[in-house]
Amino acid sequence: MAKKGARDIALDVLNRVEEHKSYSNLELRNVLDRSEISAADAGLVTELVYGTIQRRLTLDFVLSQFVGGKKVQTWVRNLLLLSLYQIRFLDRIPERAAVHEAVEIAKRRGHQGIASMVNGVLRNVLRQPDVWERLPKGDAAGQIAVTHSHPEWLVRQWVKLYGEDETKAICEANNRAPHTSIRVNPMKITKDELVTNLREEGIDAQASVLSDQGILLDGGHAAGTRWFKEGYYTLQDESSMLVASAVAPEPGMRVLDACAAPGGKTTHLAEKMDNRGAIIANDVHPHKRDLIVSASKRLGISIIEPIIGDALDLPEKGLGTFDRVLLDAPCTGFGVIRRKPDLKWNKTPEDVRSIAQLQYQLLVSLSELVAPGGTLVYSTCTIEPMENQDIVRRFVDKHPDFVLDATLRDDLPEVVRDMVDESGAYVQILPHHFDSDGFFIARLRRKG
Ligand SMILES: C[S@@+](CC[C@H](N)C(=O)[O-])C[C@H]1O[C@@H](n2cnc3c(N)ncnc32)[C@H](O)[C@@H]1O
Repeated sequence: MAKKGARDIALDVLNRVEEHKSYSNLELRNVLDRSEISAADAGLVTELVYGTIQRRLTLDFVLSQFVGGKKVQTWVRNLLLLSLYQIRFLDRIPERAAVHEAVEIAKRRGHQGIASMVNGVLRNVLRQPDVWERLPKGDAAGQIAVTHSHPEWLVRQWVKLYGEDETKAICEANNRAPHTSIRVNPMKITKDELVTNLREEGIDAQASVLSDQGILLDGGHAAGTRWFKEGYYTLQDESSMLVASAVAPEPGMRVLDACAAPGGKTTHLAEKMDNRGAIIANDVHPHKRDLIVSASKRLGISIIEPIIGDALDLPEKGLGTFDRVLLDAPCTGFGVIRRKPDLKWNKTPEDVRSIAQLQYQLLVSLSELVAPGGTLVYSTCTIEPMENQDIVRRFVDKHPDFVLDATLRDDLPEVVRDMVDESGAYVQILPHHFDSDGFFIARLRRKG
């Protein structure tokens, strides 16, 4: 049998995601591991799968104008969406090539009748380029949802919270490819030295404005360099680097990172502590422990002790109290949609409510472990107030021994300070602010 091409493989992945209701990154990994394709083709498969999922609502809206109410088999529909994605969003693929490939796949997987239908629909779309500018009937929220391909319930919620313009900006940022950013390990090298070294190897590297340890890379396989392997840096989003700045640990302190895996922030805390003191890194999933261990080893960190457990039960484990407690909570992840486009389609309003309950319970439990005068940092990679500001306000209202720490501002970089709310204690970064992940960070202090 002839080897499958990139579009065929991408179609397999899209079909499996739909049939198994699974995540595309897992299906992609499964399929790519088993196929013998070049790195360039693997890149194209990934782009086709993520792109088609990312733009699904826009593509569906256009397709519906050509197939109307006709019943179309799942694989044929996915083939049409995949081809429309190439026609509209991939400049480097000629439109004729996208149509030709789709027709060949339809012949191989189905029969001549399906191939003719696919050919007819795609050629009709090509004849009417204005179809991409058409808007659905209805209000602005419904139109933003279709134009920028986000679920309508989410867009409605954002329009209420952030207004139409900001919602559009959020959706546009979610549809842009993320930068690659890395965090220098100051225990091994300075940021300037690392930038110079990377440039000498032909990798374009620029200092981040969001973090004093952050560097933005353009191109290059960041996890493949010898600098990475030897522990000179960690791959991490720039917004996520702000969390360790908010925790502001000092060498010699006792720190608890309650939801720590894979250890991106734990290792950052250890670097800030110059590998002096003690960090307990807890996570509920045993299989993730190794990720923390191997990251620590690679970076030359020895003060992290990984433990496994439900963070809700940590107060009963006799761990004592901590100068700093970080709850980087499980969340809906709506700040990282550009990295995980499936998220926006899979999560429901009910998910937001139930995760918010867990987040509040986690915060209450962990607060018991904060030493008098110590700080408790709560962070998420979502932009839902129900998971963010509401949790923190409710907690402070019911726990008079904790106050919002108005000095958070001072520990954040200049460019973020104006974005801290009037209490001075929390900040919501939206994805379009810096083209980085959407993050929420709050700092609370236990009265001394
Ligand atoms: C946002 S991720 C943490 C990312 C991590 N802090 C980092 O920077 O690499 C949330 C983590 O919480 C863990 N988790 C979820 N529920 C938990 C619970 N009840 N107790 C402890 N960990 C939990 C998940 O396994 C996941 O690794």
